[in-house]
Amino acid sequence: MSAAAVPSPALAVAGLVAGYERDLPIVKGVDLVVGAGEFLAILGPNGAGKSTLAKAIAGLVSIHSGELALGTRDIAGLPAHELVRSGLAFVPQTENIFATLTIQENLQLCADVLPAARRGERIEAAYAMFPDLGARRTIAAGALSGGQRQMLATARALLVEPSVMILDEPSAGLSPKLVGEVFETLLRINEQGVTVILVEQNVRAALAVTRSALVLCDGRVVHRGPAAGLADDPRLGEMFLGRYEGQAA
Ligand SMILES: Nc1ncnc2c1ncn2[C@@H]1O[C@H](COP(=O)(O)OP(=O)(O)OP(=O)(O)O)[C@@H](O)[C@H]1O
Repeated sequence: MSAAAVPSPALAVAGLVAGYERDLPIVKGVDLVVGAGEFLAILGPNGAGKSTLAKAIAGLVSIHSGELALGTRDIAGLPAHELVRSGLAFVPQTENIFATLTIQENLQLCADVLPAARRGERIEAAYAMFPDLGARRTIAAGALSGGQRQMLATARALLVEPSVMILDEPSAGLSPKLVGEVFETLLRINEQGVTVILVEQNVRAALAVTRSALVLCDGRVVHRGPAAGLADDPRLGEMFLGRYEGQAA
């Protein structure tokens, strides 16, 4: 990717080894530079370690070794809540909203990390971006459809005005129409200047909106390049099978 398209790194990962048990790394030495304003898809077969990589960056999985920087700040080892304050938002695949609380309460809980004077303004900004949520702010989040829940989870993450937003399979369980709506929303968020990293199983839909892609296989980066053309690239199948011997960054 050209320097013009990626002006400065929003996130830099070097030699990242991470996993749930010290002797069993799942992420096995990942190097990754994500430019400010980039919209990156992280793809790969089941069990490749995509979610684990995302969670390790977000401070939710132990880092065994390696370096992590958000902008110019070293973030390796920082707890997840501190990362949120630093501008890194993570939307998990599941349990990303409180079903028994109202939409408004879900947003208020996230807004608590902001200075009191800014909370109301940020919540109204979220409703402006997601009018369906604004119209239903007093209903329990558990009554929302799958797509609306994903929108609420996304709105919650946006409250802190992150520089980098990582989403773990936001399309899971959604109909193709809703997947399109969720991805279009992510595109809008990206166009507003947020660096978006999308972990996805839904390869074609993800590559239709993202600008760049990374393929992970067995905890290692096997491909990094533009999203355009990758969905129809015959080498993609080989990458998913771990048989691709081409460039690895
Ligand atoms: N909480 C956990 N504790 C222990 N091992 C885990 C945990 N979560 C995932 N793993 C293991 O880590 C490996 C990678 O899983 P991960 O969910 O990161 O892959 P993935 O590429 O996101 O897969 P998928 O697309 O199926 O979600 C798998 O072998 C999985 O069993």
